[in-house]
Amino acid sequence: MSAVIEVRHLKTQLGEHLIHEDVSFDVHQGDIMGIIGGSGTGKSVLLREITRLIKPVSGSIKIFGEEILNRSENETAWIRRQCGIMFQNGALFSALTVAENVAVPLQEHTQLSPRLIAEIAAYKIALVGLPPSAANKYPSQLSGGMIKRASVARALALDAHILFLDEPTAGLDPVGAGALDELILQLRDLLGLTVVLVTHDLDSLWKVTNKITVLAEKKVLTVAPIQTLITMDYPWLIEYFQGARGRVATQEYSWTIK
Ligand SMILES: Nc1ncnc2c1ncn2[C@@H]1O[C@H](COP(=O)(O)OP(=O)(O)OP(=O)(O)O)[C@@H](O)[C@H]1O
Repeated sequence: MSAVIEVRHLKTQLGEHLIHEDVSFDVHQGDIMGIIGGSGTGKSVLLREITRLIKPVSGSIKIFGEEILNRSENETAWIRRQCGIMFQNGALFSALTVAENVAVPLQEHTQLSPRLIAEIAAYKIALVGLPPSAANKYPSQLSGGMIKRASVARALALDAHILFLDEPTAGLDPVGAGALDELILQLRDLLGLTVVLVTHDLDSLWKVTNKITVLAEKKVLTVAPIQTLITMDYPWLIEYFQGARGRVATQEYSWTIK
């Protein structure tokens, strides 16, 4: 099966700082792939590279088999429309309502009439489980969980096939975080999405991911399901999964290991 995203030998330097020396991995159709690694290992930077917001020094990133590096904005416009991104903290425009936020990508990238754009925005808002009343609210009037859902609605405004999520459950209480995990699974199944997820949330890693890319020492340490990662003899992984918090999650979910 060909990969939806193929990253090869990515080298990233920002200023003086070498962030990735040689990063390679594949994401396949229907995957929900987690990216984990210590603080500063360049997880968010990696998402921004795949979505063309940051440029690596060298390497290759293919989306649906098409190289996206060293191509013009025009050449890759269709690929960027396939990619919905939810940034850390939602990053909604505070001066716009939820419906207006969701409409922004449609206004920027389509010639649709304002009426149709409003209808699509209302549909996307319903799709992420927000009530219709949320449409006319401003981000400051929403709970943390609603802000996350609104930003997922905006990320999906253009019928993306790949959804990138940067710390989607950060700042949510356990109930809100669990509900967002459910939403990710539902959207994957309903829309046939492929999802790439940067998270520190062990519950999310257990519940939603089918494989995880581990960044360490400026490279990919491994790509494996969580059930494999918890058995690996690598100091950072042992600390991550067998430290106090990791142990609780491992005990809670490891009965699911077949
Ligand atoms: N635009 C930028 N310009 C220069 N340096 C950057 C830029 N963005 C990120 N960095 C640096 O790159 C490194 C990796 O940042 P990144 O946010 O990807 O880390 P992370 O793995 O997501 O960390 P955390 O888990 O703490 O969020 C950090 O040292 C950061 O300061």
